[in-house]
Amino acid sequence: MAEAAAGKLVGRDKITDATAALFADSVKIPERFIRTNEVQAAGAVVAGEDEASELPVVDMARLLDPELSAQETAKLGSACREWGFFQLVNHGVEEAAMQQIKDSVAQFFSLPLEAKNTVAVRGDGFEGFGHHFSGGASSDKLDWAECLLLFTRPVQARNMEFFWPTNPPTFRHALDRYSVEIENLARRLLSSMAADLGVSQEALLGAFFGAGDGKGQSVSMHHYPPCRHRGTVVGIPPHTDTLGLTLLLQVDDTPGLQVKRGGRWFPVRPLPGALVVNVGDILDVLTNGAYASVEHRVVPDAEGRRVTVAMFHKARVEGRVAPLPELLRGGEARARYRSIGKLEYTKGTVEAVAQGRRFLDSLKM
Ligand SMILES: O=C(O)CCC(=O)C(=O)O
Ligand SMILES: [Fe+2]
Repeated sequence: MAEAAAGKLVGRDKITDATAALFADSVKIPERFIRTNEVQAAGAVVAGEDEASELPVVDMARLLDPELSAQETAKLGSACREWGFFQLVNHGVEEAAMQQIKDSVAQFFSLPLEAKNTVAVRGDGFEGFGHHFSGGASSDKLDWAECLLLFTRPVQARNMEFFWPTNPPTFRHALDRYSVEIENLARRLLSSMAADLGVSQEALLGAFFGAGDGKGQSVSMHHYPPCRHRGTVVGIPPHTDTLGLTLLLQVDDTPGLQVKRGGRWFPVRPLPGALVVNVGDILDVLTNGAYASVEHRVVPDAEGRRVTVAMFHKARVEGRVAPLPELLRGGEARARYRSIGKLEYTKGTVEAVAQGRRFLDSLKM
């Protein structure tokens, strides 16, 4: 879900003992978690094994190889245009950094509730351990998940005092290291995206990482416990990511993520060692609609827990959410989204999430 700042409109309560007990033993599901209609009404799940139903796979090593780069860049571009999602292999993230974040996050979620609640959400705040954002006024339902949300970059945005766990002891170091690795990988990917889009690297990378306020990286760590009544609960409801670029690490091989395409849900089969990358709303706007920010959801597994680490990157064009000027060629090309100030964007997004709307739709021209 990502964006949102503190806001009364959007629920994000502390996890209680009752919820924790329920997650540990899902024999009888209370009404607040039962969402069978939602799961079914949202569209059919594609069950086929054929290749056409698979998310595209992009190979970072090929993107960086001068001989293979052009072909792989085209593949990357088509994945971003048609699916808004792909699995990234040979991404070059240091193996040890990857293992350490996986272990640390898995250990955090295995702690007793009391320990996890030492970094619980506070008041109407955005960061910390707790439930997902729920649909505020429009729904009192809860997701079958627990989540730890933190700001990771810039480093000054980190709230070590209240929200960065010290248990397990490896956690802080692991997240710091992983956040650098992922930012570097995001830079490499965005360079290839710039080549595909025909814009300068300075323009696209500048929007994400150039000097200026309002940019940065945040992380949502999710734990979806198994639920033996699969199909009656929702791990995370259908949504698009409201920031720019998301890189998702699946700590275990448990499936659950589904991506919407042509009105149907395509389950993502985790490839060993791969990261899942997706286009968020801001990248959709930056590219003037060329890249698609696509709906996805998580349906918990009947047997295995699913733990994930989603890292989000914000982007701005001179403090605004707007199509890249290079793509509009000085007004020659039609803008498909109106430009909006960053604060207005954040506020609009929070309100829309609370009302179960998609803010991006209101920016379309
Ligand atoms: O946990 C997952 O597989 C997906 C998480 C997600 O969509 C999000 O954090 O926005
Ligand atoms: Fe998401």
